[in-house]
Amino acid sequence: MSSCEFESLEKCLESHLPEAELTEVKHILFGKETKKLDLPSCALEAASERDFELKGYRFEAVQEQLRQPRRIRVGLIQHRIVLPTDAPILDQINAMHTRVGEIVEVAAMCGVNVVCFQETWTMPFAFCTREKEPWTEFAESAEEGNTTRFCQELAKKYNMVVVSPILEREELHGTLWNTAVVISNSGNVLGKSRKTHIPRIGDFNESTYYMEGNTGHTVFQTQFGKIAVNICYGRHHPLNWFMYSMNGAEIIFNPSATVGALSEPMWPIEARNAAIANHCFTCAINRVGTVTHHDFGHFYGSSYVAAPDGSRTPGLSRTRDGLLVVEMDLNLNRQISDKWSFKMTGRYAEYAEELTKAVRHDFKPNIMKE
Ligand SMILES: NC(=O)NCCC(=O)O
Repeated sequence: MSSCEFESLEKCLESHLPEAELTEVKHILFGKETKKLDLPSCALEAASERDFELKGYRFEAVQEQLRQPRRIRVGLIQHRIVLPTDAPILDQINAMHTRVGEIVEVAAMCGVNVVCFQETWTMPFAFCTREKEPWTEFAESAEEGNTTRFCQELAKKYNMVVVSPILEREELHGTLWNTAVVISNSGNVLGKSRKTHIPRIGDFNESTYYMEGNTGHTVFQTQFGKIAVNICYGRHHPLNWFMYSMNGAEIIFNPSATVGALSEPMWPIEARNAAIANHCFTCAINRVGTVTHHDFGHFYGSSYVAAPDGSRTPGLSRTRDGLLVVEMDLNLNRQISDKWSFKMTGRYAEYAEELTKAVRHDFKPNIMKE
């Protein structure tokens, strides 16, 4: 069996392990069990008709005396490209809108409040080719582009916050960026968050296409909680997650595009560790499919959500389009912070002082020698 035919770790364990061992293995691998969500039958039927995987899980928190639960639902969407990469650009974008639109409709049936799509969701992952044309034509204005207009309609129609990661073209200076547009459930553009770190690994030749983000570590206050977006390669940088958390993020989305041979062993760890270290929820989303115009590898999906107590949902499929619906009580963040106190015990002033010295060209490492 080739790597791109392997459906998921969870399915493999379920089909090969006896029940009792399976429970123990899952506990060790995934932490406290996430309960399955009862999803409406109309949603399950629609997902099956539209040929995508639909999974739902719930993270619980203790009922407090002074605060009401803050239960919300997030939706993570992973998908392959719809049309071949040599189809006309506008047809490719429109086909992707149609596909994601039909998945968002199901997210609405499941009561999703905040939905996030994968990195540069309207386009094939073309940066690996090194060709500029026609791929730069997929870039759009974050505020005025067709994709943002499309998402604004979805947001209003379904009363849903939409996080839409696109290739952004800023017309004024002709600059391209890798940007997540955050659209409020009112339909207004709340703002945008540009990818902080650009990969310099293998065929991820992204630095020739767009610039390092300049929007800092913005957090968006939505009706359903404070959210932030750490795009793809930023997940390898613990300080990047940390800065979103320092600005108050309760949920950090990580829309990604990454392939198996490169990053799969790291995938289940990085966003999960960020949830633990920062007392917040993290949502890791990866596309599926194989880019055929370039020998690049298989995008392995496996989108999942991690909670501050170290537990996580099972991943979506490695091969199929999918929607992961996750209910979370945001009160869990403070409950875990009170228990473990990582943020409270962090020696930030000390780190800041040492870091300020460490980034200087004349820095002398603090090493004792005999
Ligand atoms: N899109 C992107 O940044 N990919 C880089 C590879 C990775 O971070 O796994």
